Amino acid sequence: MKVGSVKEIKNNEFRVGMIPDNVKSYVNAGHQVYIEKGAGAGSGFTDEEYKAAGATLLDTAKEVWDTVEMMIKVKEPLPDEYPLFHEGLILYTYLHLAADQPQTDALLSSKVKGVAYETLMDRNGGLPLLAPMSQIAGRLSVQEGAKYLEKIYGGEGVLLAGVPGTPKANVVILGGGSVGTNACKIAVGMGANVTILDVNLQRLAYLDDIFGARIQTLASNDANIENSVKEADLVIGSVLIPGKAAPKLFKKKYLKEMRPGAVFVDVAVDQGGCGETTRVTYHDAPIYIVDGVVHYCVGNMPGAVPRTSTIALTNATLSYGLQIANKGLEQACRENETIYSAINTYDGKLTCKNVADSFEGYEYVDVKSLVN
Ligand SMILES: NC(=O)C1=CN([C@@H]2O[C@H](COP(=O)(O)OP(=O)(O)OC[C@H]3O[C@@H](n4cnc5c(N)ncnc54)[C@H](O)[C@@H]3O)[C@@H](O)[C@H]2O)C=CC1
Ligand SMILES: CC(=O)C(=O)O
Repeated sequence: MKVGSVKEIKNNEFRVGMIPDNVKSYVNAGHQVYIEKGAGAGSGFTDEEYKAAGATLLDTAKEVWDTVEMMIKVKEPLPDEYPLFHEGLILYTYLHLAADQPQTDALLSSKVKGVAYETLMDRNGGLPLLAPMSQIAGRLSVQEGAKYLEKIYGGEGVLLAGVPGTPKANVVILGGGSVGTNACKIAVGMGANVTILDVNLQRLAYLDDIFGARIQTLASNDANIENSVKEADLVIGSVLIPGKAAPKLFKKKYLKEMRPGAVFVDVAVDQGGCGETTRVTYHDAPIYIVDGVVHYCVGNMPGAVPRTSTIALTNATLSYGLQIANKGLEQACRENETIYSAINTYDGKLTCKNVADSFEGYEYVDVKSLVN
């Protein structure tokens, strides 16, 4: 199969879909690999390394899009990329369609096979292609939160750990999955008081087992969320219902009850955000303030540490990518049924139920009825 990667065009996005070692794996399996010149530079991978691994370097993204049967990306395509779609193309990347109706329409009308990293669910209910970026974003969320608590950024001027004789900061984490657990690890490590809320009580029991008395776990409901965020210095939004738009748990009315200069980091912004006052921001202007509360809502947080992120992402995506390239998408699904869960669009049909439920008037079609 002809596979390839292009330079990401999202604001300050420096990750890349394939590293030179991945190219070797695809070439050894008999595939042809096409890479846009300079695609890996932001993550520290040179054109010479891609060439030495067996890739053909092309001058423009358009040449790569036009050549390949499977495009291996990182971020969802942006409007400038929609005209480059072609029928039957396998697009293997993050899509986050529930937050992006125009992209959904473009994938459907051009009959692209949209294989979304974030909805691929393994047999244990895990999200193996989302988890590595969630680990990174979770860890970064506390780092960024700590920074924006500084006075010069509009923050309340609080140090997470405090010092002897002063209160520690209160960190409240909404959602205790991969992002939440990694945020918790860093916040506990930095000496903050941490409260973590989830609807999944088994998950809370697991978190209680690992962190013990160093954290407070609470069932996620309106009363517990409101009481916790009122006392919070830093709130981290990290809930997910795979494929669906995020529930708006962090309400506008809470902002006035919080301390001026408290910070809200909404990691779930890529699924539309879990705050009523969330709007997408970018690395070059990551914050805005509503009712005194600093909001950080960057949808590609791991792009800030692209070397680590690219290696972590491609560690996870390579094996599924090879299965798809080696067997074709349809046969790969038949032999490994977990891959069905990643297919969000197929032959002009919307094949992820949670995405279809997020929009008015879109019909869901079971992908198995199309593939088998
Ligand atoms: N902004 C960025 O750069 C990045 C964003 N993300 C996003 O972060 C979000 C979280 O991802 P993961 O932690 O990997 O998901 P996950 O599935 O591991 O965890 C989500 C957790 O939310 C919980 N949850 C669901 N509804 C809830 C509710 N009403 N109240 C409290 N908890 C609730 C679930 O039980 C689960 O434990 C996703 O939207 C993901 O796409 C991930 C990586 C980077
Ligand atoms: C998960 C995601 O969208 C990201 O890492 O940018």
